Amino acid sequence: MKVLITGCNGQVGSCLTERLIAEAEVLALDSKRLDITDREAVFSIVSEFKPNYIINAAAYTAVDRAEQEIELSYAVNRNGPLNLAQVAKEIGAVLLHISTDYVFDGDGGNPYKESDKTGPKSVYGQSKLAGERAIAEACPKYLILRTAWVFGEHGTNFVKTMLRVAESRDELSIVGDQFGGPTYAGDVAGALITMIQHVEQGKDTKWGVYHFSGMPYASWFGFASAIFTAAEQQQVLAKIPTLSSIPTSAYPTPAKRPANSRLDCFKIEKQFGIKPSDWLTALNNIQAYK
Ligand SMILES: NC(=O)C1=CN([C@@H]2O[C@H](COP(=O)(O)OP(=O)(O)OC[C@H]3O[C@@H](n4cnc5c(N)ncnc54)[C@H](OP(=O)(O)O)[C@@H]3O)[C@@H](O)[C@H]2O)C=CC1
Ligand SMILES: Cc1cn([C@H]2C[C@H](O)[C@@H](COP(=O)(O)OP(=O)(O)O[C@H]3O[C@@H](C)C(=O)[C@@H](O)[C@H]3O)O2)c(=O)[nH]c1=O
Repeated sequence: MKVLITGCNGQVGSCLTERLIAEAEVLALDSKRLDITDREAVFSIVSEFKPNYIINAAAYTAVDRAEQEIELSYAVNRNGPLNLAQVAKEIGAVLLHISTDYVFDGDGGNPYKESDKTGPKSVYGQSKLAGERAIAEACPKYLILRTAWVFGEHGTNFVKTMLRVAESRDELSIVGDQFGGPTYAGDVAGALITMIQHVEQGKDTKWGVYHFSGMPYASWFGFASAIFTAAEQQQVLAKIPTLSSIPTSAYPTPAKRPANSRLDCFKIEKQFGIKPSDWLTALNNIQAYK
């Protein structure tokens, strides 16, 4: 089995590469070795390696900066996936792609199902949705994993930000009215690998979009509280800051974020037996995210 991974130095890309190397012939490419917006390079490298699976872990993920860098955001999050989808179709490969909870407006009261109406409020979310649509139109064999609030050992994320700012601040104000499912990057990699194994074993696979995130749901304030509880128990910080829960209106940001980011993860469990990410357990090793 041959697997090509793009964006191999990102949070998810790093975990994927570490885990897949033991069980497949892996070509893991960072942005320097393969810029997914470069159509010619994509076709040349992919056609030469001829993977059975392409996993696109590359993306433009700077949510606030995307409001300014609209063109770049669409180039990476729509045109890049389109290139990969077209080459996947040409060589008969399966394309696995990662998308986001930010494709929803977050105004609904329930966890979002795959069939629910999208309505991204940010350029990042809009460009990711455009990427999903480009894939669905261009490639018959695709699996899109929508996930949320990812944290892990590699790259930048909310856990690392909290641990960093705690070193210089005694008090932190954290938004308490946006809710989602924090998700461990290693579990996102695990979910994608389980999906590949399912296809590899010849089991019936319904191509399309799947939701995968962590349980229990939390607000960013709740997530931060859990991070500092873990940090205190594991003695990784010299001092623990005092936290206060604030409304979104008290923390203005360039990009609008959904108030309800909760993903309903029933479909992926039913089809692939994949259970939600146990993010609280992943915080048991909080030193790893410093
Ligand atoms: N982080 C999160 O909370 C969430 C992420 N997701 C999605 O999960 C996926 C993985 O996210 P995550 O691992 O956190 O992202 P990261 O930002 O950690 O990693 C993304 C990687 O993509 C690379 N990249 C950027 N532009 C290009 C390009 N043009 N060609 C090739 N590679 C490029 C980056 O490389 P370089 O640094 O060299 O630019 C980086 O290594 C993305 O699709 C993201 O949208 C979904 C929900 C939540
Ligand atoms: C640092 C900080 C953030 N916040 C708020 C701002 C925001 O509403 C929320 C999270 O902020 P961040 O900018 O860290 O996270 P953000 O970049 O919005 O994270 C998103 O990234 C993309 C890639 C995704 O796909 C999403 O699923 C999601 O994980 O926390 C505070 O309230 N206080 C703080 O001190």
